[in-house]
Amino acid sequence: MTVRPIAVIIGMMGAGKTRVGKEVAQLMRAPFIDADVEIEREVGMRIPEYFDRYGEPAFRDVECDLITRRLRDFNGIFALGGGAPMTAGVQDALADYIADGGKVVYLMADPREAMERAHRGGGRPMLNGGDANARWKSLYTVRDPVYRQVANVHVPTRGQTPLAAARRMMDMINERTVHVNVTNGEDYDVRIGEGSMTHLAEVLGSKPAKIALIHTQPVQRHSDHARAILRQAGYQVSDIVIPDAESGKTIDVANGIWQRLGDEGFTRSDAVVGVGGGAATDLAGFVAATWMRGVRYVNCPTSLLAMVDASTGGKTGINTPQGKNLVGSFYTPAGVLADMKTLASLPNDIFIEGLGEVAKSGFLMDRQILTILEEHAAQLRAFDGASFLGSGLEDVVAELIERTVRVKAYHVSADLKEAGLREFLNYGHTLAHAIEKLEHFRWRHGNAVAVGMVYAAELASLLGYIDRDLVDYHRSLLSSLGLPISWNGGSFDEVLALMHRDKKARGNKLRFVVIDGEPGHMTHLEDPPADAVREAFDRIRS
Ligand SMILES: NC(=O)c1ccc[n+]([C@@H]2O[C@H](COP(=O)([O-])OP(=O)(O)OC[C@H]3O[C@@H](n4cnc5c(N)ncnc54)[C@H](O)[C@@H]3O)[C@@H](O)[C@H]2O)c1
Ligand SMILES: Nc1ncnc2c1ncn2[C@@H]1O[C@H](COP(=O)(O)OP(=O)(O)O)[C@@H](O)[C@H]1O
Ligand SMILES: O=C(O)C1=C[C@@H](OP(=O)(O)O)[C@@H](O)[C@H](O)C1
Repeated sequence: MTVRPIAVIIGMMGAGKTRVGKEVAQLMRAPFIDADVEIEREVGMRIPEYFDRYGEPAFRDVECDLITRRLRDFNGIFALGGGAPMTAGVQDALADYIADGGKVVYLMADPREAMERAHRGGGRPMLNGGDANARWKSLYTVRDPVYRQVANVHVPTRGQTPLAAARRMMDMINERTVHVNVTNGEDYDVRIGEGSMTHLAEVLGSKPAKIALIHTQPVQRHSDHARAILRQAGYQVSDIVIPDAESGKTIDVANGIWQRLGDEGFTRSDAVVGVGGGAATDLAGFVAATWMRGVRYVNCPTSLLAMVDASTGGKTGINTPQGKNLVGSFYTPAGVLADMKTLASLPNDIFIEGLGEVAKSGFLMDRQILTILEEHAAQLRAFDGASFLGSGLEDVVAELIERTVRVKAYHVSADLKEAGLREFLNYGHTLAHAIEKLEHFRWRHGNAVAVGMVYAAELASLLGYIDRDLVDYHRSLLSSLGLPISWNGGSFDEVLALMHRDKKARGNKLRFVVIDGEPGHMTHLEDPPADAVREAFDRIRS
């Protein structure tokens, strides 16, 4: 079995590859090796002596051979010498490592800081001869672009202590990324981890001068962090607070923002950043989709449901008096930054409703999600933001988020505008939307979806698609997570009328998404018998 390093560190002399690398290794309880030290051990002499005896080309061959071997037999933190990534063979080996899921970290030290440090301890033949700083700078000019190209993780360390830089690097090493393909559009990444919000400038790029930062009051601490990151990167930030939750998804709110963007001279090269739950990211996406017929936007979801569902897939929209999400646009973001630190302030009930969409994705496609939910149900149900970060639950939740986003990414990449496959993401939603409407949106979306999934399972069972055990499993799993599995509001006639207005309905025929046999095998159920539709409804009443 091939062993792979946790991470490989590259960067200029004095960047801190060895010092910070050892700190990261300690934080992650992993071994650390330095390529230069390994080479000296193998060749039996100091590197400057090897340079003098055999020259740089011979050294680079030895270096490439060792690095290639260590990339396949070492499982810790691996720091390379500054010149290593300039060798084609090393570049190929690192590309292969990245393709295998590896993290090549470019430690981006401030040149002034790195130069000062590079002179400590000597032993750097590449700095010999003449003005060492001038030499360093000339190497930096050539190497920086190559480092940026070779690395898939960039960690700026200006002004940071070794420990602070190490903590930042560890967050970036642990970060999870889901790539979303967009047919006829710009692909984007969903970044999931502590501190993911720091990718804002990297995702937005240098074109925008102005950023409309749209957020709600309950996430002020997180939007403050986003604003600081944006301003530090040099953007002009317009801070736009919108009403919380569903009351922010209205045409009046959008109109107020359009007026402000006009007054402040936002052009087509400027951008929008949405910070908050799904309602906020829906509204922010709608504003981005409509301002000048479309400007770039980045979602920074702060609720579990927004992280796993609402922020990805390009459905933007607002509510109208006639119903929810009836006005909007399919308009994909430039990126999604799901910063786990924001979950520290998420209320327990809002976390639990997000589990409804997580469980849905397990039934839809990824049965490992169901297994993880089962194994950690009690911990998940007892979620407490105040003690979440750094707890054992954090890795469990990160895994669930990544897996759920992958399920969504699979469907939206194949069918962005919901012509067919993407409808499977609507499992449990036909009844859920009726419940939300009849409850005047007092019921949380994820909770309604949980009841909706039990209903869909009962309907599938009545028509022979699944057995009773699976229906019972829906109830046991969802209730173990603290999700509702029954609903007593509204009448069947009211519900039936609303289900006929669901967007999946065609003409006067109801359409549902149901499991066909086992979880992971979904099918459309067209125009089911009226008695089954009614009986299934009676079965979700308590
Ligand atoms: N576009 C899509 O594909 C899609 C998919 C699913 C849901 N949605 C939409 O998303 C919305 C539901 O999203 P939601 O469940 O996040 O609801 P929400 O946006 O209403 O947020 C729920 C509550 O939690 C608060 N909150 C969010 N993050 C917080 C944090 N980190 N700390 C403290 N408070 C926080 C919010 O301020 C709000 O009060 C609905 O409008 C739904 O239509 C959209
Ligand atoms: N973030 C930092 N803050 C302060 N000193 C640092 C930092 N990173 C590295 N150093 C110090 O700078 C010198 C060079 O660091 P080192 O890790 O050897 O650089 P590299 O391996 O990238 O050439 C060492 O003395 C190290 O202790
Ligand atoms: O991205 C999508 O297709 C989804 C959009 C939402 O449903 P609606 O479009 O019915 O609001 C969401 O609740 C569902 O989980 C998946």
